[in-house]
Amino acid sequence: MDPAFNERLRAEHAAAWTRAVEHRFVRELCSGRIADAHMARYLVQDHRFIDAFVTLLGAAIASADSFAARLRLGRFAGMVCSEENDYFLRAFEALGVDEAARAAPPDAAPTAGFKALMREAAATRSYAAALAVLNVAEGLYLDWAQRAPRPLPAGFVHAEWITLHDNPFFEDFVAFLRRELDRVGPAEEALARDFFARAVALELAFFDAVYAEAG
Ligand SMILES: Cc1ncc(CN)c(N)n1
Repeated sequence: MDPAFNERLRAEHAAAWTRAVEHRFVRELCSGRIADAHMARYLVQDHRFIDAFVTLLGAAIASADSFAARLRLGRFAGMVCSEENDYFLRAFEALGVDEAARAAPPDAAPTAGFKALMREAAATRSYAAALAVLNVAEGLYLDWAQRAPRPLPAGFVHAEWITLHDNPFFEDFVAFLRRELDRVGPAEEALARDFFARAVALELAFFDAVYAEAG
């Protein structure tokens, strides 16, 4: 157990982490001024991220070393597969993104990279590797969502994406992920550090890709 392990990893990547949580995408989302085309592009890619993310949660459930952790991860996976997935479907409808428009765009490079990283972390069968990626994916989202100015934007597409990442259940889950990484990460330090580093770079690239020229 090293109570500073996850904080140290975050500090090592503070520059990229901060650029991500202060990204143009986050600012425009939180003000409600993001163009529908940008929001739709993000959500189409992110729905594919969620598919691989559920795989990673499954791997974390399978590799966790306690029943208590498995229950916690399982409850969270339940939320992602129900409320969060429902949000995507409602948002696609509100933005006029039909099945064909969801299927047409290829994976952006950061989407493909993230899917590969999550598959790789799952294939290690290491709880520490899964936790390293989960700590970035959920910790970074909690961080930007908690900074969102109030009142939240009026439209549910914007407001709900923020509240899905800033609510007591989610905050509690991120605290659990941090404790778990502090507990099991130090024994597999190099592995955890590598997955953590690559995940932070991909989070930043994922937001950048919203504004990249199509082509
Ligand atoms: C790319 C990415 N990273 C993290 C999250 C938060 N689950 C997300 N929805 N998308």
